Amino acid sequence: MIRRFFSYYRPYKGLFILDFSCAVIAGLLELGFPLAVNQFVDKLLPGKDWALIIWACLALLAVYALNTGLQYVVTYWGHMLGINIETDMRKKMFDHIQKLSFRFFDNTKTGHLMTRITNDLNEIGEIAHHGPEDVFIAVMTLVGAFLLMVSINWQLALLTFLVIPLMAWLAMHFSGKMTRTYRRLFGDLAEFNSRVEDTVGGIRVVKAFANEEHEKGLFSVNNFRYRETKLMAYKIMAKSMSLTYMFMRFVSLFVMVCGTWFVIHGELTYGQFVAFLLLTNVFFRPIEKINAVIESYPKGIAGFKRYVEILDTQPDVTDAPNAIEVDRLRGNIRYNAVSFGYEADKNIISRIDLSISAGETIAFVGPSGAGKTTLCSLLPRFYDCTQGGISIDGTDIRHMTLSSLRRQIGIVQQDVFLFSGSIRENIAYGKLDATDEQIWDAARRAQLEPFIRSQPGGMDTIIGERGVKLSGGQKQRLAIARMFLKNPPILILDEATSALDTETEAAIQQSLAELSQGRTTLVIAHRLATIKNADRIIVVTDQGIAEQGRHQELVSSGGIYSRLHKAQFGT
Ligand SMILES: Nc1ncnc2c1ncn2[C@@H]1O[C@H](COP(=O)(O)OP(=O)(O)OP(=O)(O)O)[C@@H](O)[C@H]1O
Repeated sequence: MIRRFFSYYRPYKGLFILDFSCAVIAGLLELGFPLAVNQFVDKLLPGKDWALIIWACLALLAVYALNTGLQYVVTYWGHMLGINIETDMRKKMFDHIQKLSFRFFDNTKTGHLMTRITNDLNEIGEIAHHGPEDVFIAVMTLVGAFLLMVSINWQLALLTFLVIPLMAWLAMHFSGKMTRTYRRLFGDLAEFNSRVEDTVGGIRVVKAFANEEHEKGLFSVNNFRYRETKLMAYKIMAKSMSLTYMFMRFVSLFVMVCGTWFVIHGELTYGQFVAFLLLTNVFFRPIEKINAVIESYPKGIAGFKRYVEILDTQPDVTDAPNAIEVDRLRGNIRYNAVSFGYEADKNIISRIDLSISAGETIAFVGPSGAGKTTLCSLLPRFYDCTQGGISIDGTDIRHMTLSSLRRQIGIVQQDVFLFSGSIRENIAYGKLDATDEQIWDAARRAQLEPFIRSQPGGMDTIIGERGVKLSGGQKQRLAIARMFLKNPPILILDEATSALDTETEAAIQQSLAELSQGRTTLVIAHRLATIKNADRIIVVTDQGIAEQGRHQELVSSGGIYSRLHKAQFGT
């Protein structure tokens, strides 16, 4: 874990060396100050040589000025080092999340991921900056102060050193407890964020069911649990800090009493006594620093462990080592004895064989939950089949790179997802480098132009989170426009026109028919009226493919399709 943590310093070696050296020099200067006081009291004061005293003061002033500069570097550049590392970690995590497969997202709450990428890494920057530096300087200052104390009076020095084993015991005792508590705290915070995300995301459902009180109750439970864990962390911190304070003050008092005894018996000069007391403070300061590191360390390490958990999660759908980048495919699709299940021991699809010719329009119909959507989501490799394989134009899709495969396939989903932004940005998502003209053309073909022109902001109208300011039909048309722009050889239309009124639907059907020209199109539909003209209709049940043929053939065959047809049209 520690080696992994330090690997993030690699790109910032220069910054680290600068910050570290400045911090070490500043630490050494701090150490020298009590010695200067010792000389001042024992040598300069009795000599009463004002010129020398002024020179000494000027020298001290120069040292202070140097120290001020060093402090600036340590505070600014040192924190820059920490922030750079924190930023790199966030980037690495975000990049990794982009690589993870659908299965991961199926089982992970958005709020949990948000917490990991935001809150959990908050302390890392501080640890990255202060951790190694503070510990090194603290140890250096401790050893330096101890040696100087020994040079003044070894008996007193040994008494002061008594505090070290006590502190080490305290640190060990509390740091494990703190790490565990912070891990729990981050878990609670993730739950808490998920709750907020769920309630705010589903606020329309909450209000429609008038379930605000129920949501408040659930929120309070999470809120209270978070409070309890946080209080537990503070309790541990309070115990650790007060015990440290007590031990340090106790030893300090002891040193003062013993030091007075040594002065009275002539074994210590006044100057040495003052220097010793100052050194005691120098000696205690690093202990306080180490204590501070010990306090923030569990937070950082708990966050880092949760971060590493995500980085260690491997995507289950990846590019094969020798995967090829495919250019525009023609779209001959073949499902070859394909089986798949979301859970290991439960197949949703079993040994499906299916050939689709380039340019053909295939419609999947069948009872809800039979696996129509699942069958289609195996094509862009959202999931990999557990047995069998799928090929396009004779090449197994697992031998193509994921990005080049997915560029070939356009999907308009049942539940359209739009990004909060403008209409333009959402359409252009289909082709990030699209020109204005291409975007307008796509909008026109998706029958979206009149709506866009009627908006005061035109193409730049902001559509709200997930397109909340648009009607269901407008959202659907926007998603279709995106597809016109992407212009893939293979299309998957999952109830693409379900949210449109009859008139617009007819218009869009026309546009889709135009878009389908020369492309392989897989339509998942429940309303049979929309697929009458499909080249082939495939009836999927949980037993597999039950029937296939053209609309008229299936209606007259008296099978499942004809029953569905009767149920929908009554004839
Ligand atoms: N991500 C998932 N994780 C686990 N099970 C899933 C997942 N998605 C779907 N399922 C299950 O797989 C089965 C098939 O679902 P699928 O969405 O493919 O059916 P469908 O035929 O398209 O249904 P509908 O017509 O209602 O959309 C269902 O029993 C469903 O509960």
